[in-house]
Amino acid sequence: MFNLILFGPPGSGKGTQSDRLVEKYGLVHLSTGNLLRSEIAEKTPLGIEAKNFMDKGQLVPDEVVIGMIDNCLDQHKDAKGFLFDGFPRTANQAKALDKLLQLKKTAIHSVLALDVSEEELVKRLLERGKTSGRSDDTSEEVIRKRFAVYKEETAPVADHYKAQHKFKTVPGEGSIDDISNALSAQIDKVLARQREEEEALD
Ligand SMILES: Nc1ncnc2c1ncn2[C@@H]1O[C@H](COP(=O)(O)OP(=O)(O)O)[C@@H](O)[C@H]1O
Ligand SMILES: [Mg+2]
Repeated sequence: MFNLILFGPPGSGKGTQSDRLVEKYGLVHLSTGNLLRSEIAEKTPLGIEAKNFMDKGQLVPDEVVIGMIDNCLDQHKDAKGFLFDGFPRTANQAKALDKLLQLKKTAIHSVLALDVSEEELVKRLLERGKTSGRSDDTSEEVIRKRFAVYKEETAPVADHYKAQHKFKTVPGEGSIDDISNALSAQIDKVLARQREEEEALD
């Protein structure tokens, strides 16, 4: 199995790059943002609760997103691997994910972080807000709030994986192709190491 976290602030290109990487590596794309937005669109009880947080730029409570991830892992028992996009967003979620994966006899193999300046992020999000229909992308105030939450609650997730020597930063500005290539190069390295380790066990 190969489990990857694509990490980075709102607007850093996680969704854009995930679409390419899941295709190339045959991974299941697990985007908590997309899952929550479809719950909201279907007006489920979970969606109605989540919307209150998301519209204000706040995080949805840990237990809600962890429950969603647990369900998804169960629904894809024979997956080659998962690409986590927008999750984990708190250190608590990172610990919960480690436990869930451990129960399934697997782990996170790589965390790749997209590095983009805040100026560029705001520009991209306001641009995305024109067409995405995402209520959290249209107000600069809500966007700033999301950055504050990112720095406060999500940035510590990086330390969690740095301590496990799984964390790598990749430049997130420039052409989408160049960024995909940089991400793929990192993934290929980790996969090659994984293969070597497996061969050593044979
Ligand atoms: N390399 C890039 N250069 C310019 N714009 C980009 C790039 N990657 C993504 N975008 C745009 O930035 C916005 C945010 O990208 P997205 O993939 O939705 O980010 P995230 O999922 O991290 O919030 C989108 O409108 C997307 O089209
Ligand atoms: Mg996204």
